[in-house]
Amino acid sequence: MTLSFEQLGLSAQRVACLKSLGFEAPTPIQSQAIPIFLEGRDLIGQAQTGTGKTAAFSLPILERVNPDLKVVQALILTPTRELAMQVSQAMQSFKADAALRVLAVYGGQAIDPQIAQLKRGVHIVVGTPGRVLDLLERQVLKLDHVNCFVLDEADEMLNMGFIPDVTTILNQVPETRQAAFFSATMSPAIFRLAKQFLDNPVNIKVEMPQATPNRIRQIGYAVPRRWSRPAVLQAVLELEDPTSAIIFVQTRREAADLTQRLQSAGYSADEYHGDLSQHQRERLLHRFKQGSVRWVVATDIAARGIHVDELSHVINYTVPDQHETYVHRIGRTGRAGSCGTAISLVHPTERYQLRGIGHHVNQEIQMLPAPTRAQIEARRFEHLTTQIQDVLQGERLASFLPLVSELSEEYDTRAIAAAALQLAFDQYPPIGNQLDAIYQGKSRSRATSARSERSRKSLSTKGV
Ligand SMILES: Nc1ncnc2c1ncn2[C@@H]1O[C@H](COP(=O)(O)OP(=O)(O)OP(=O)(O)O)[C@@H](O)[C@H]1O
Ligand SMILES: [Mg+2]
Repeated sequence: MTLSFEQLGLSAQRVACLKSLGFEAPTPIQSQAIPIFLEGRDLIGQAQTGTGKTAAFSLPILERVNPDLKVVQALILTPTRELAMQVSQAMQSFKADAALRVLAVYGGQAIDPQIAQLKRGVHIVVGTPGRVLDLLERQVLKLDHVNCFVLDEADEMLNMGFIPDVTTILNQVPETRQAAFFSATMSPAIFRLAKQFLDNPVNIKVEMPQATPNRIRQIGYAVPRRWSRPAVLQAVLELEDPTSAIIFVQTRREAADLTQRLQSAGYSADEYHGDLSQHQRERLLHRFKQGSVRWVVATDIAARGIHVDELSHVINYTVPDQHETYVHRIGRTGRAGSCGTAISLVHPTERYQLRGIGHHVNQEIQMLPAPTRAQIEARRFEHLTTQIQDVLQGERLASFLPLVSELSEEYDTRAIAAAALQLAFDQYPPIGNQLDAIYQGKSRSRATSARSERSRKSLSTKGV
């Protein structure tokens, strides 16, 4: 039997607030972590992507904070700015008390307003380590009343080299604090770190956390030797026709180049990576969430924690080197009980790596051949047929009937309809060029192809 939010020890006010957000019952990580957190114990919380870890730590923190004390009582650290923002927004939505102040602090944004807010009194701070340290050095952020501390995406904090910063920050938090680590993936190094930072933690692990949710359909499309990867991507996008997608690439440069290519082919796509200003990043994320941009080409700064409602597809432009990266990237889809598709483009040299990932996530990743021209054409015809059916139901159709009558004096009506369809069909991005690019790629020499594959690999060591 699953317990209700009330039974987990949350206040009636909070439960009502959760109901209004559509949270009827706790997810497994919430059922297990909330009571332990409320007891004041340290914990390590591990559960699959998109299963509600944010609320698992946010709800008990909100219960434990005293709004009458105008001091920072809880600190949550996240590896990226957007995640700090998202976690603080989630907390705002759960807080059910206007007097309670939650503040997100992160770089790339003016520090003065953050300082002003801290001076006015904040109860909970969510931030990235860099900005938190900066505010500590300026002595505007004080942590001597913090009794709850959370590292979200704890393993990524370690991967990104944030641990010295985290140590410095924790040295300013009272020893008696409660602390917790959360992530879908945990490395052995994290458990070593837990020994240093956590006091006899309860280890909560639900639903095979390393595995990927089985609501995600996972497939690979072959990129044949000497074929051009961008052209195969375009063909896959045509065939799959994702309503919304994040296309993960290795470098900022790759993100910019690919975006340009997709935009010039007429697709609704934009880039998202660390070279953009914070304002640009936030604006794009907003447009993407609104649905005014369909596809985002991103580096791994978008791989962790970021939640976009109903994201239909995640695409790995190349197979990621780390299993964890794969798990977090594809976990941007199939969240909160919904379904999704994860696609990887797989060059023969990456087959082995993908098999290893399949083994790790305990799911077979079905391999499909690169889409053919015939498949893409068939898809377009299908698309066109649906559009025609919609138009046939509409009102505007009548205004074109006189034109049909006029033309039918000279031509057969079926021929007129076919001509109109041809015109509509030609509005699609040029399929010929796309596939020609693939076949051109095919005729390139083996040496050129090997060289470009190598230069791609060497690029992959650069920043995101
Ligand atoms: N009990 C619940 N009922 C309904 N929806 C929920 C519940 N808990 C969380 N959600 C929703 O599920 C979505 C995913 O939650 P969240 O971002 O916390 O996942 P996560 O486990 O932190 O994933 P990741 O590992 O990617 O960070 C959010 O939109 C959140 O609002
Ligand atoms: Mg999360």
